Parts: sequence; structure tokens; C-alpha cells
Amino acid sequence: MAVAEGTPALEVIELTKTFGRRKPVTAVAGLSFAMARGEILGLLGPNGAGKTTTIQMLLSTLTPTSGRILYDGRDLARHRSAILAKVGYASAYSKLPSLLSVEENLDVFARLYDMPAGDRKARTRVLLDRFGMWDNRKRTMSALSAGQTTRVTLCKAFLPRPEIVLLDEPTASLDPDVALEVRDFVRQQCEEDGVSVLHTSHNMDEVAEICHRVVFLDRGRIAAEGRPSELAATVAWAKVRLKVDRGLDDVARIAAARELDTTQEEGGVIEVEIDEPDVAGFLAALASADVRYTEIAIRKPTLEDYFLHIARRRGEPDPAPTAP
Ligand SMILES: Nc1ncnc2c1ncn2[C@@H]1O[C@H](COP(=O)(O)OP(=O)(O)OP(=O)(O)O)[C@@H](O)[C@H]1O
Repeated sequence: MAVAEGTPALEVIELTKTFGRRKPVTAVAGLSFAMARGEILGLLGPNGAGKTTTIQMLLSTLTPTSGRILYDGRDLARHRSAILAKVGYASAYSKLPSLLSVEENLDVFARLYDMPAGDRKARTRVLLDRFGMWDNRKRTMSALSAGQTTRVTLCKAFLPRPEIVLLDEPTASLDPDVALEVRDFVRQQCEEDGVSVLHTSHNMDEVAEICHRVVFLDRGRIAAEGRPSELAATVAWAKVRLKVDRGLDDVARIAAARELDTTQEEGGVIEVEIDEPDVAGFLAALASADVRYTEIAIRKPTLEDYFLHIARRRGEPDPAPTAP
């Protein structure tokens, strides 16, 4: 079917998923967003925001309570098999059959996608080479480390030359250098082959580096969306970091009186989170209290600050740092 120019590779319209009847939990609540061809879109949010539930609906392994999912303008509910033949998926947490070897797993998967024999072998070789796994091809999945397993699931996702790839935390448990390789590979697939990638992650640095755009979920709704740098810039606070020689208690007192969050470190270092327009007034108050500091740094928020801000607003503990 010809696809009209400008049709998004993926469009989600008013998607909702409610679990349970007695005590219903709405994991995804009227979510709408679109992803262009060749775009890398980050799907972010604190724990329980609805990312995995969304991915599962996009894969048709969960049925939406309401709403529509369109791939190339075609409804997933009506063209499931044809659409899913063009969708790749990898999750750091989904398992492949553990008693099959790497090579066997990929072969079974390639057959499911009806790849011709010659292509199956050639493509498997290219991907295993690319992810440094060719020498491990005869090993069973159960004999692989977590990082090696992740690499095989990524090979699986890209094996049938998908047009869209859904990646749920793809670089969790990877060494930093392998995670970098994966990012380069994903970027190359998008730039050269026009593959679109939806990417969930807790790793802010990664998202800021690789994603063209991010959609930030909170309680199943979009809390914000935009380019990573734009999103970070919408947070209106700054962090003022001072190395205080005299009057550390006064700094804490002045911050508390203004209801500002502070973090203290050893060596008289204190960081104060403050709305940007109030920075000058805060520094003036320190000067009147005769506080002396030898170093000052004013830092604009990062995307990670934004993430923490949303988590805190929900009264959740800060998420555990992601393994690099
Ligand atoms: N099968 C289910 N039955 C009931 N509630 C569920 C089910 N699956 C998910 N939920 C709830 O839906 C909400 C969203 O969960 P989901 O796993 O989609 O979030 P997430 O953003 O992927 O979180 P995380 O980052 O922790 O993986 C949570 O409140 C979760 O407890």
C-alpha cells in the first residue's frame, strides 16, 4: 500500500490501558504522539509512568482499553500481522529460549520473519560481527552474560530489516563502550536506512545524546515533549553551588526561609535549587548576612533534573542510578 507523504511512521491516538476491574489502575491515560520516519524518539518517565505498557500495546501483546495505534497510517488492530512483520523489538528484560544457541535463536527468528536462507545467514553474520558476538554464536543463551544477552536481543530486533524498532531499555546491563557501539549502530540505522526507533530509557545522558525528541510520561500522560535540550531548558530553576568559608549555617537558614531545597557536601559545599529569577535576591541575602564563599557555580538544569523533578512531584524516591 502506498503511504501518503508526511504520514507518521507511528501514530498513537488517545491510547488508554486500564488494568483490573475492582480496583482499576490506569497505566496509560489518553496518550497521543507521533513518530516520523528516521526519527529516534525517547519515551521517558519515572517508574510506573506507563512506558512498558505502551510498548506492549504497540507490539499488540496487550490490547488497549481504548484508542488507536497506526503504523504508516494503518490500524494495528486490523492489520496486525502485516504491520508486525516490519516492527523489531528488543528489551533488556525479555528472554530468548535459553537452551538454544545464539545462532539457532536468530535462525528461528529469521524464519518466523520469512527471511530467505542466504539473507538469513548473511544478515546474522553482519549483526553478530557488529555487536562483537560472532565468536559466541555456538554458545547457548544460558551461558551468556547479561551484556552478551542484551547484544543478542538487539541483533534479533534488527535482523529482519525492520522499518520501526521498539527498544525497551536497550542498553541496560551493557558496558559503556558496548552501549556506545549500540548507540552508533541505532543512529546509523536511522540515518542510512530510515528506520524509526522508539526508545525507553532511564539513562538521561544516553537519551540526550541519541534521541531527536523525547516524550515524557507521568502517570500514563504526557508531562512534556520536545528536543532533549529544549525540555531541560523549560525547567525554570538553577542550581547554585557554593563553597562556603564562613556562614554555612546562615546559607542553610536563608535557603530554608525561602523554602529552597539544599544539598550539603563535605568541605563546606552547599547546592541550592532556586528559581532562576530569584538567584540575584538569594545572593544579595547571603551578602547581607556576611556569608563568605570562595567558589560559586550556577548550573542550568539537565534532562535528569527534569526527570527527578517529575518523580519528586509524585512524592517518589529518586530513581536508582542506571548502570553505565
Ligand atoms: N498487568 C498489570 N496489572 C495491573 N497493573 C499493572 C500491570 N502492568 C502494569 N501495571 C501498572 O501500570 C502502571 C504502569 O506500569 P509500566 O510497567 O507500564 O510503567 P513503566 O513506566 O514501564 O515503569 P518502569 O520504568 O518501572 O518499568 C504501574 O502503576 C503498574 O503497576
